[in-house]
Amino acid sequence: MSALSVADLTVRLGSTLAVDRAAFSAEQGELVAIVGPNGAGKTSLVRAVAGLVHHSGQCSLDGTRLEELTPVERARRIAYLPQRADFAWALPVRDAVALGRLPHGDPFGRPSPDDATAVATALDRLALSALADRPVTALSGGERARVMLARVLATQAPLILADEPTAALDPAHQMLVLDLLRDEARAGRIVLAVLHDLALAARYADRVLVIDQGAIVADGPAVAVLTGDLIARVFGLACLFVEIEGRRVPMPIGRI
Ligand SMILES: Nc1ncnc2c1ncn2[C@@H]1O[C@H](COP(=O)(O)OP(=O)(O)OP(=O)(O)O)[C@@H](O)[C@H]1O
Repeated sequence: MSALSVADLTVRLGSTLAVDRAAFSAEQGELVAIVGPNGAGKTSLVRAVAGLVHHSGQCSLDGTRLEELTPVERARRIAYLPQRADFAWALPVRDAVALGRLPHGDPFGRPSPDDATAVATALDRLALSALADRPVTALSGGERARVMLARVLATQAPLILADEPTAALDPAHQMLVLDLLRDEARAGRIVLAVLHDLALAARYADRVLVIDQGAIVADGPAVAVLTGDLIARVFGLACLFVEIEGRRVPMPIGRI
């Protein structure tokens, strides 16, 4: 069973303590939402696990220290979706998604049948097949965000780190993407997703981590974590709760 274990993770950015001794674990099959106010340290935490920012502490996947892997080994194990969906080159959508396959083969070689299948499947799952030949620079912001996520899915890595995967998307595509991420978890991956929408976190996540001022202040099932008290204390929001598909879902109704 694959498992991510994070211990004593600390990130300093200049004079800011962005993440303060974070510790948590996640298991194969879990979709874990990371929530917290702006500046709380969510991106820093995810980037540290991805090995993209200097940190102290340990991150291990299946007992292997991620810090000790080569960049290619790490890229095979971790698929990272950054917060911003920017492409510098006018690559066709299909080729942009195929970048997710780079860790699996010779970057200058021909794509293998597995590569072609992974790319076609990812395009289809993100409803991008009709746009496959379009340059990524000629897409809307939400379409580009879906291309970035298709690239992540094409990687077929056991750990997916998605920083605000729904930020640029309309409500239907937000649900499509969370359905996909939950399916990825159910297929045996570990998925960590930074989300701002507490209702989506409550509906989709198996577990919710709450970060406030660099520290993990709550970790558990959404129903136990996303209480009216916690949301008031951490986010300064009053909520109504509605039940959807058996889950207690917070609906923010105003600032406190
Ligand atoms: N390059 C940097 N240099 C110094 N401080 C930084 C840098 N990047 C981020 N910070 C600070 O680190 C803290 C954590 O930032 P981070 O981006 O991890 O927060 P976040 O929870 O992802 O926020 P948001 O919801 O706004 O994306 C913030 O106080 C931020 O101002």
